[in-house]
Amino acid sequence: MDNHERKSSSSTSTTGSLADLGSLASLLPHEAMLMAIGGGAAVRPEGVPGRVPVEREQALFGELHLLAPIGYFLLDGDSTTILQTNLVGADQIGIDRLAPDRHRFRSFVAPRFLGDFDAWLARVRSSSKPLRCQLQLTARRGDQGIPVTLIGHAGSQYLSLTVEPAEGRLTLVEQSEERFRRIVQTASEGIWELDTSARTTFVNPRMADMLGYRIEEMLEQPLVHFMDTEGRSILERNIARRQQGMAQRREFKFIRKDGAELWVHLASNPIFDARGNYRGALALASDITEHKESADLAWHQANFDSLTGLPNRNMFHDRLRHEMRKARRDGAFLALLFIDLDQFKQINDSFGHDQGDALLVEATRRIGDCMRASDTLARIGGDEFVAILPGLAHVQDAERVAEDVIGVLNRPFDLSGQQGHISGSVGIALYPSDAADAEELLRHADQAMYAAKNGGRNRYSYFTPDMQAQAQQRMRLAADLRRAVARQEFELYYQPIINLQSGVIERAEALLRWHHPERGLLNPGEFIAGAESSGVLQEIGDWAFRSAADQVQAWQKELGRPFSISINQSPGQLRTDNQRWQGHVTGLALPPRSIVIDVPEDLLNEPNGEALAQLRRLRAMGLQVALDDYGTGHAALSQLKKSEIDYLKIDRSFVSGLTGDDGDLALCEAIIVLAHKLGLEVVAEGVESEAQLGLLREAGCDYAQGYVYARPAPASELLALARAGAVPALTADGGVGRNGVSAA
Ligand SMILES: Nc1nc2c(ncn2[C@@H]2O[C@H](COP(=O)(O)OP(=O)(O)OP(=O)(O)O)[C@@H](O)[C@H]2O)c(=O)[nH]1
Repeated sequence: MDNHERKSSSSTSTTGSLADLGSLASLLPHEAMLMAIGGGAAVRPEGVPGRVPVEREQALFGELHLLAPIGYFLLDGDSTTILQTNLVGADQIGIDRLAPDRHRFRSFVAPRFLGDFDAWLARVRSSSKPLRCQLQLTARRGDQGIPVTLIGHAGSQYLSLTVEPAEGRLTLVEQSEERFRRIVQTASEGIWELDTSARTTFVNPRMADMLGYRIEEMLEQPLVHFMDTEGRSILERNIARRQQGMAQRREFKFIRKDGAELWVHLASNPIFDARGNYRGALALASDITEHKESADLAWHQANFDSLTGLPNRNMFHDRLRHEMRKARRDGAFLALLFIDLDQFKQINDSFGHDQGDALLVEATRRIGDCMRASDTLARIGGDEFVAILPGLAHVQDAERVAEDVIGVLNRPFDLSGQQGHISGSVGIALYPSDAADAEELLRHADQAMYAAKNGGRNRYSYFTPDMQAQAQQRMRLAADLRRAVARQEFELYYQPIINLQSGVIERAEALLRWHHPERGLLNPGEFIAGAESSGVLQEIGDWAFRSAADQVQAWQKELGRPFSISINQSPGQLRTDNQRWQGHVTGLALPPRSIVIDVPEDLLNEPNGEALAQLRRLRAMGLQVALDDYGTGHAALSQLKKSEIDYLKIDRSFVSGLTGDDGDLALCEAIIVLAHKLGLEVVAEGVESEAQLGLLREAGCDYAQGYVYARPAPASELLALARAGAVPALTADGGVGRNGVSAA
């Protein structure tokens, strides 16, 4: 056994070059060859530290015996009945390998050598070592004997025998090689051999044919040459695994020479040399393109709606569960929109089913346009669609999508030259607040959609009453704001800003007020967020800017001296394109520095700097910039230096603590010194007492505004104050009336 194993295993360790099937193929009988390349046998030489388990190793040796180019026999120790033999052995004596036990080995010994054989056998039986003997075997009675060398080794019951032709060994190898060449050339499977860099060293005609190349065109080409990008990345991982000695079986997509896809099932095996070094891989490829295409088609049919191409209910459920898992993991929330077309039946009835279909397709396109790439839109019934909106920052984002969907469905549909009109009802349910699982979430979104239908259709509805109430409030506010713009219900109030050295009003801050028909006069805090979420803010912002600019020009004329105005801008307002203001300022022939844009401190920290870029553009137009509520945000000092700022406005919270808190005084002094060093002027906000004024003046503050001088008031009142010249401070409690400014 030892001899066999050593011979077999070393002779079957392939060298990696199969360009002419010279090494592996020439050594392996066809049956075993197919087992090796198709069956995942990594042919690893003896002595290589094993990843191959013991049972597998035994199986491998079994295969090696089977493949060995010498005869191998296992005999009954007494009778010499043949219990097992390999392919070459069966060939040598002309028996059926699978039914060897009908024969005794002794009957194949040429008669004139029987004496030698028996004597040698007796010695083998009593020896612990393998023993040799030269004699001749005859396959059939009357055949000429073939000279062979027998090597026999006795075990406890059995006797193992190798039969090596004394001459003609080469012929056997050649026969074996020829047999393989035939198999490989005519195989209906593709055979592909690669070297260590995954370059093609051999392909059989079938493999070349599958890919539409000639064999010569494929040789030397790397495997990736026949793949697309996706395949390449899978392959790179695979090659790494193969180098670790792992057999691989998987489906691969190749690209044929004519550009068509070729799907193959590839069973690939690493090849190692006698020292255990990786030398490449041998792969067996079966064309599964047809099967794949029909499987893909079946999968597509099972998961997608054939009319619209959208995911169907099946796929929708998968995606919803996936997105819900993700939301749970990320601690995020998602919204599910249930969209049902209103009175769609009438379209079918009036225009016919085909036109109904056309409308569904167009509705799909329009609804899809309202979604982000990360959203999923699915059709789960006749005129029922659902949209999964993951990763939302605000509930209002879902609401906005619902509004957009309703909006696009309201537009007329062209149905072969005629106009069709429909609308949509949308139900919104949120995860995790409205449901624990996917089924419940869908049910709740469906119920919300019915609430929208019952509410009169062409609208959206939330699942929970609270959310619904809040949404209705937001909707009311948005509608009110739109109406307010049209009806000019906004007014700018002005609070004077006084030069602390001269006591003269040099500037004023414009503050937006809304004369709400029912709720009275509203401050910005009560409606700006609503204006931003309902998209009215830009319109209001534009109006405020123009009004303030008009106003300051009028005052400059009236007063006959420079006067400037501060206008508050939120980052949201600044992000919109404000280049159009330039035309207005130029049209007024107003010195641009008469307008100061007040921006919150945190704007300087915006990561993408979009609003900051807009701010720079405004400054380039000649407008000035003030950093509002300074000290409450997180602007780094370095940002202050870099940013193009003209004024710092000290937040009222520091000013109010000035008289009682040494820390606040120190802070105000520090801000003033810092600002002056950076070439900025300082405005103190919310000054309410003469004591605060005194300290600010002493600290070198440039400007002040606050109740100590005047509350925000309509434009006419500010003009009266400005005309009066130096403004005296009011009483310490900030009482009003001395200078005629009424509380606003
Ligand atoms: N053209 C067309 N019609 C379909 C398809 N699938 C379902 N329908 C029709 O769509 C209509 C759906 O009607 P419903 O949702 O019950 O009612 P509706 O007319 O939309 O009225 P409301 O939903 O109550 O506003 C039915 O008339 C179905 O026959 C389809 O694939 N193509």
